[in-house]
This record gives sequence, structure tokens and C-alpha cells, in this order.
Amino acid sequence: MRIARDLSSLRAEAARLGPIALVPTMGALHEGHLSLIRAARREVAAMGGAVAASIFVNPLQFGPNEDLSRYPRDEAGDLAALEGAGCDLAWLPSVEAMYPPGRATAIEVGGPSEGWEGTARPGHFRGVATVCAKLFLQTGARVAMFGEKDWQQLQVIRRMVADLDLPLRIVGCPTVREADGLAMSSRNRFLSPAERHQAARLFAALTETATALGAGQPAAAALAAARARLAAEGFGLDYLALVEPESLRETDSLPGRLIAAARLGSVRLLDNIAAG
Ligand SMILES: Nc1ncnc2c1ncn2[C@@H]1O[C@H](COP(=O)(O)OP(=O)(O)OP(=O)(O)O)[C@@H](O)[C@H]1O
Ligand SMILES: CC(C)(CO)[C@@H](O)C(=O)[O-]
Ligand code: BAL
Repeated sequence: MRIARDLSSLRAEAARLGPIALVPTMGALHEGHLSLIRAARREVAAMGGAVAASIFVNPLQFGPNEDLSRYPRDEAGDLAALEGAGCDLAWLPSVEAMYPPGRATAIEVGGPSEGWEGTARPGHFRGVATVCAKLFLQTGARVAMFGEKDWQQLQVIRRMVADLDLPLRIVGCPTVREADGLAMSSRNRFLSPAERHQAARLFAALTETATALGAGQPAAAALAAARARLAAEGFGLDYLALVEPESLRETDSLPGRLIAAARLGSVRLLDNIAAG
């Protein structure tokens, strides 16, 4: 696996490797990320070229009181995991390489950015969209893989790519879960053993709600019951909602996407599933 840390070596490697399937990450890699690398390998098997992954903890998508400084970092472990999963090129820019002094441009996506994570984390999607546009242009990727775990992010990236006519395809990949259903996430390591046990209840609540909706229970009642259960179980619930899958507008009709964000101790868990 080749490693690039500045833009000129990245461009030289990308030119040599041919069409790129890109997996953008913030590192601290787990099986969820590696499933995206394997999906990228399948894309490369069809189109030729190579798999690239970026590791960049993007300061632009963190709010002033968020966990940028404690975001987990493990460069050596990540590089070994990427190589083992079949990645050909790792792109590890420094903050200075990504954002040289004088930077004055950002990408603002409306529509699916509004509400939910967009409300809980003001400016978050501006940071995500800006760094993803840069990663796409830096690597010249033909295709990029994103996890469904971050459902709203996936819709924001699809909207941006469509609106800006960016010349790549976005592929959404299913959420990889622990045996008890908890969606894998780099931040899960900060859960205490008791919180880790409790955390699986979020996915359970989503599946119970999807079942109730599928059985014909009105959305307002099914959602209210699930919110009350989660609060009683000790979650700090930011939202649990039924939305139109692409626009992220709240809805009460199926098919939809159930999305949730809930705090447990110092960790904010995100999850979502299809409903209907
Ligand atoms: N469990 C998972 N299954 C599938 N894809 C995932 C999973 N977790 C993360 N991803 C995807 O990996 C990519 C990089 O995500 P990121 O590096 O933020 O990992 P993360 O584990 O989600 O960390 P965080 O703690 O920031 O949520 C994103 O496209 C994300 O949706
Ligand atoms: C897409 C991403 C790598 C952009 O920094 C990040 O938001 C993430 O890891 O999901
Ligand atoms: N997985 C989304 C990246 C973030 O939490 O900032």
C-alpha cells in the first residue's frame, strides 16, 4: 500500500494507479470502515484502477464544544488494517495541507442538511461537504463509498454531487453492527461496560418502532412510545423521527427511514433503519 501525505504525491500516485474508488474516513478504523474498503474493491474489480482511503479528522465539521481533541487516533493500527483489507493508497493529509492559510471557500448544502444532525451540530454539514468535495477533487475519484450508519450525511453528499455535477458515483453501504445490534462506531470505545450494554437498546427501539409502524400503528403513537422508553432507560434523546429517506423531511407515511441520535454518558450514538 502506498501512503501519500501531501497533494503532489497523492496526485502522482493517483495518476499511476488509474480510476480510484475512494473511502473517506476519520480513522480509528473498525469493521464498518473495512466493509467500505471491501465494497470499494468490488467496484475496482468491475472498473479497474485502485482503492484509496483517506484518514483525516476534519476540524471544520466539529463545533467549538465538540470532541475534536479527544477524537480517537491510531495511525499505525489504521494503516495495517487498510493494507489487510486491500487498500492500495492511503491519503493522510495534515490540517495545513488540507486547509492552507487564507482559505475562504466552503460548500453549503441546503435540503437534506436541514434539521436533525444539522440542528444538533450547527456547521457540521458545511464542514463535511467542504472536505468531501476536496477529497473527491484531490483524488479524482470515480466512485466513493459512504456508510448508511450516517444516513443524513449520505443524503447530503448525494445532493452535493448531483447539484455540483461532480463526476463520481456515490455508493451507500449497509451499517455493520455488533452481535447485539449496536452500530459500530469509533466513539463506542468511550462507553463504560454498563453503557455499552445499554447502547444496544437504541437499535432495539428502532426495530420495535419499525415493526409497530409496519403493523399499522400511527407514526405519532409509535414514536412517542419509543421516545418514552428510551428516556426511561437513561438515554438523552436528541431525536427519534420518521423521515422521507432522501429529503430527510419528517413524515408520517411509509416507506420512510427511522433516524435517531441519543446520548449515553459522554457518547452520542447515531443509528437508522428502513421502515415500511
Ligand atoms: N458501522 C458502520 N457500518 C458501515 N459504515 C460505517 C460504520 N461506521 C462508520 N461507517 C462509515 O465510515 C465512514 C467514515 O466514518 P467515521 O470515520 O466517522 O467512522 P465512525 O465510526 O462513524 O466514527 P464516529 O465515531 O465519528 O461516528 C462514513 O462513511 C461512515 O458512515
Ligand atoms: C465523510 C467524513 C470522512 C468527512 O470528514 C466523515 O464525516 C465521516 O467519517 O463520516
Ligand atoms: N461519522 C460522522 C463524523 C462525525 O461525527 O463528525
